[in-house]
Amino acid sequence: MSRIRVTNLTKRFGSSTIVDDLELTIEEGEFVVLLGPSGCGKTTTLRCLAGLETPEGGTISFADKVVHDAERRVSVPTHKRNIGMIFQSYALWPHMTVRDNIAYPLKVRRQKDALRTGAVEKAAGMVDCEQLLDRYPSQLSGGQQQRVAVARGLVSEPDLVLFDEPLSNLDARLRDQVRTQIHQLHQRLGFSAVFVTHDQSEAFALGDRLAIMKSGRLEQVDTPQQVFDEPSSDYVAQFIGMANRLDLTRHQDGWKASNGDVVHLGDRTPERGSTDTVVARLRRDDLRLHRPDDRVAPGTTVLHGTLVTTEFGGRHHDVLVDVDGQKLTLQADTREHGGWLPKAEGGHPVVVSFRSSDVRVFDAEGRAVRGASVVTPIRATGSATS
Ligand SMILES: Nc1ncnc2c1ncn2[C@@H]1O[C@H](COP(=O)(O)OP(=O)(O)OP(=O)(O)O)[C@@H](O)[C@H]1O
Repeated sequence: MSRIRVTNLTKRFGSSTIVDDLELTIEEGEFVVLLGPSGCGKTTTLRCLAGLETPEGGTISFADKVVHDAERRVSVPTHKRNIGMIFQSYALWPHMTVRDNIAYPLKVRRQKDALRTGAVEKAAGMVDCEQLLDRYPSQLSGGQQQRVAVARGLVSEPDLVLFDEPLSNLDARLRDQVRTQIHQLHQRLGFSAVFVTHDQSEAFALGDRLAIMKSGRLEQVDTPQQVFDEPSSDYVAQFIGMANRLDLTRHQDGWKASNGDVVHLGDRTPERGSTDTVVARLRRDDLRLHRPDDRVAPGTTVLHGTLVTTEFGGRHHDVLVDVDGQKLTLQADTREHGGWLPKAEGGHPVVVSFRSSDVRVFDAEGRAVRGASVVTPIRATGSATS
């Protein structure tokens, strides 16, 4: 295992720059999740690390060994990089048994000792597949195939394990199972990893650090808790589930939504003279629903709107509220609202409240605002604790 360092990585396809001057360090044993929407360049970045793409610019080094340097025309081929790869499509060899699939990386690297001393059986055991060793991939379920692929990715104790959306083809239950298994294996074995996904819950669950990608660049690199608490931009906030957006304007008597309701921004209130319009973001579970005559705790913001739709979800109702054209989504507790909410029709007047401590505020350029400061801690290198 070793520290992986990526500097100024640039990859173009034709005239399009897909990975744009990217900087990232993966500490020894660190699990970094590359998170971003479809097409932002996650897989291309992973393929550059693997040596499956040739970047036009930048360097990649594994510990002291430079495996790619565009300027010096150094490019170590994939099979000499000591990486493990686990793909969305499993990519098992269909004509080989599970045993031969798992053994494949050891054979390619001529690791005869590992083959002799039971590394294949040990890797299969780590993912509960010992009893499947003589089967072919077509005789396995999707979850079993992916577990075999994980065993194959780890068997040679690689410097870096690359995961390209490995859970996407699995149904919800299996996805959770395999995710937990990957998490436990990482805790036990301590391999360095880059895991590509567009699923924020996977990213939060697995990552030591998250690297959030936008158009080939890293927008924020931080621990899951820090990304959750302090998204550095409106783009990140939206991507990690702050689905509710309110456009606010500065007035003499405070920041107001377009319907004239005053919104309390607490210690995120922008300084005088800094900006006159901001975007406030909130999660669904930051918002509470009330009827117009309900009492609301002092100090909370109240927004007057109308009901658009409600959908029964068991313990809660999914509710969509219109506040002067801006749609807010929230979950209303069935035990609190089950009496009146299912009978209320679209257009019914309602009130939504939230605490100022839950609001995140972004300026016109989308940068996080926290009182006097604009927060732009894009920490692309170094460990979470450094
Ligand atoms: N070999 C290629 N030739 C030309 N364009 C490519 C090639 N590979 C990828 N691209 C383009 O690069 C962009 C980024 O693709 P990439 O697969 O890296 O995105 P991604 O973030 O992993 O997306 P997804 O989550 O959908 O897999 C896309 O617009 C894609 O069409």
